[in-house]
Amino acid sequence: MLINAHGLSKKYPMGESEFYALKGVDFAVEQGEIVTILGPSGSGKSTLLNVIGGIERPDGGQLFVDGPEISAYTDAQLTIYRRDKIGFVFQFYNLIQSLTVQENIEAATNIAKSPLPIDEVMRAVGMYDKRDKFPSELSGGEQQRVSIARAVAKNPDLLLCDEPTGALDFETSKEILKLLESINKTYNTTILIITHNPALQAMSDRIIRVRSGEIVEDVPNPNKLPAEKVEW
Ligand SMILES: Nc1ncnc2c1ncn2[C@@H]1O[C@H](COP(=O)(O)OP(=O)(O)OP(=O)(O)O)[C@@H](O)[C@H]1O
Repeated sequence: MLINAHGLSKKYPMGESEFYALKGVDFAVEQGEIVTILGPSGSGKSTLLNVIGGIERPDGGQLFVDGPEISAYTDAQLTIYRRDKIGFVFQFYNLIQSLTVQENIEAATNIAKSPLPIDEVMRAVGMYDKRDKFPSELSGGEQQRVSIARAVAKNPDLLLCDEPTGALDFETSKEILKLLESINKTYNTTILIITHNPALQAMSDRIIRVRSGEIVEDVPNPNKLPAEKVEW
């Protein structure tokens, strides 16, 4: 079991009172799974991803990742955890505009514990020929490829994707989904994808549905399709 969560909660201050963005969720994710987390806006998807990724701290419950209890980590331990174990992919890429493709990826691998060879990863995402370009010279789909390369080159156990196709058209989205699928196969990377797009569940091993800070459904997908066949 890679992720094991028991009664995870997260609250934010709201005026005089508190608002629970996560209300004691339980779930587990196996090594190598692709898991899609679906739910309406404000349901707690990003909060859940941020807690798993060590960006936010839960206020209650326990979170175990690859053995240790992350929810008991100090800030310094969480920083090392994020650096060594987690790759993040965001909707709007978050690349450093003044760095080339290769330099953006190097910025992540320079501080990683056991990075993958940069050339291999740039080839894997189809960006080797454009390694000297700057983000402003790339399409949205290409920028997302670089952001995936940056996350994967660290050789993370867990790739956390927050609406990775949210800013892309259908064809480009499909290319990105195929790329995530091939990363999952090549490196056995566990991938969690949060999305509004129900089409992504077709290529997942497991689907988790979140509503008002609670998990309302957590089911395997016995009819998993290759990303190529995903339609929406
Ligand atoms: N830093 C914060 N301070 C206060 N409230 C917050 C904070 N972050 C999130 N929230 C609230 O927690 C709830 C869950 O937010 P979250 O971003 O996790 O939802 P989401 O499902 O990812 O939404 P979306 O699909 O719109 O991104 C929302 O009501 C949001 O306003």
